[in-house]
Amino acid sequence: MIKRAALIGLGTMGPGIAARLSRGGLDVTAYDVSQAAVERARGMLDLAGGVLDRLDITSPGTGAGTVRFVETIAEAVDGAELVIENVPENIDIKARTYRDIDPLIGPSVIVASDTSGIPITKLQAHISHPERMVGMHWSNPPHIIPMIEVIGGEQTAPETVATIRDLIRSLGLLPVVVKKDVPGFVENRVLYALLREAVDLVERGVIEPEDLDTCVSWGIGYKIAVIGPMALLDMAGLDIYKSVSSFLNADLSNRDDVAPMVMEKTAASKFGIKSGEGMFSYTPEQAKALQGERARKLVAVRRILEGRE
Ligand SMILES: NC(=O)C1=CN([C@@H]2O[C@H](COP(=O)(O)OP(=O)(O)OC[C@H]3O[C@@H](n4cnc5c(N)ncnc54)[C@H](O)[C@@H]3O)[C@@H](O)[C@H]2O)C=CC1
Ligand SMILES: Cc1ncc(C(=O)O)c(C(=O)O)c1O
Repeated sequence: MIKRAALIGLGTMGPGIAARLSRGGLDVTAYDVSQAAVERARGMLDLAGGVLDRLDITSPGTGAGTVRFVETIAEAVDGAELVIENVPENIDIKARTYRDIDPLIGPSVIVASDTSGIPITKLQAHISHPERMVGMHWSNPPHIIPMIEVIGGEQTAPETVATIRDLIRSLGLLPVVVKKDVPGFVENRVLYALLREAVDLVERGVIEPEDLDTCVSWGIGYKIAVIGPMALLDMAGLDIYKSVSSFLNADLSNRDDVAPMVMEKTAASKFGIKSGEGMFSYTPEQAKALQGERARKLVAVRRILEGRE
């Protein structure tokens, strides 16, 4: 079983993944090109550790793992059996990172990408042992959400997929193996279908953003956490789904570009919480409070869904 992992990229996702892997007993080295990202990641590790305590996630009998911040990519991958790439969702940046790692690792080291949806087949063109490359798609916040997609590309060896699936299981998490390397895999294909329609409804003035969130969180999200979409079809009745989808599907958004509202906001650097404004506005104090409140609620819901209270 894998005991030493390297995390490359410590932005939104990296620190939570490092915290979860080390709590699972792995020794982790963590590297980012940005010193500011490293400093932020150090702080996030403590916060994530507190959340893992509240989830009662304890280290296995083999003892707690460690997170060691290092200054070069060579130090990060030295001795690692698994390298997890968490750099921005840009194929050129990812390809450059693989080219940097490639001469530093042996042929048995697994290189996993946390890409949100770039096909693994495209990424593995940039590495000399493509059979050891795999998609390992965590969901944000990664120390709290227990499901991780595992995706093999055209050249990924079945044993590589099995090793990552087994690692995820051994950490007490939920691996979902995606059988075809389609863009966005499964989680983001479903999420982005929902987000496209949600943005379209707000943009067309059908509903206010706050009301859209109330509708989706309480009308759909709460229910779907307990009853997945396939089970929901059976609960509603396939006859109902057939009738509604026969007129509704043709009316749903099918835009294949990015919605103007999102283009305008990103052009004005309105990225959301990280910049203080996006769909809503946030002061730094509100952003911090929201992060804590959301973690508390996600922990409480997860404990109930796992039958622990
Ligand atoms: N943000 C999200 O909700 C999720 C993101 N992902 C995916 O995870 C990956 C990372 O996403 P985020 O953490 O959101 O990105 P981010 O932009 O917050 O962080 C990326 C980090 O990579 C660093 N970086 C850039 N080039 C580097 C290099 N050559 N070596 C080392 N570090 C480097 C940057 O300094 C930055 O700190 C992306 O592929 C993204 O699509 C996956 C699941 C959820
Ligand atoms: C908007 C958005 N995009 C991508 C992802 C991802 O899983 O890659 C997420 C997420 O919640 O994890 C997301 O919210």
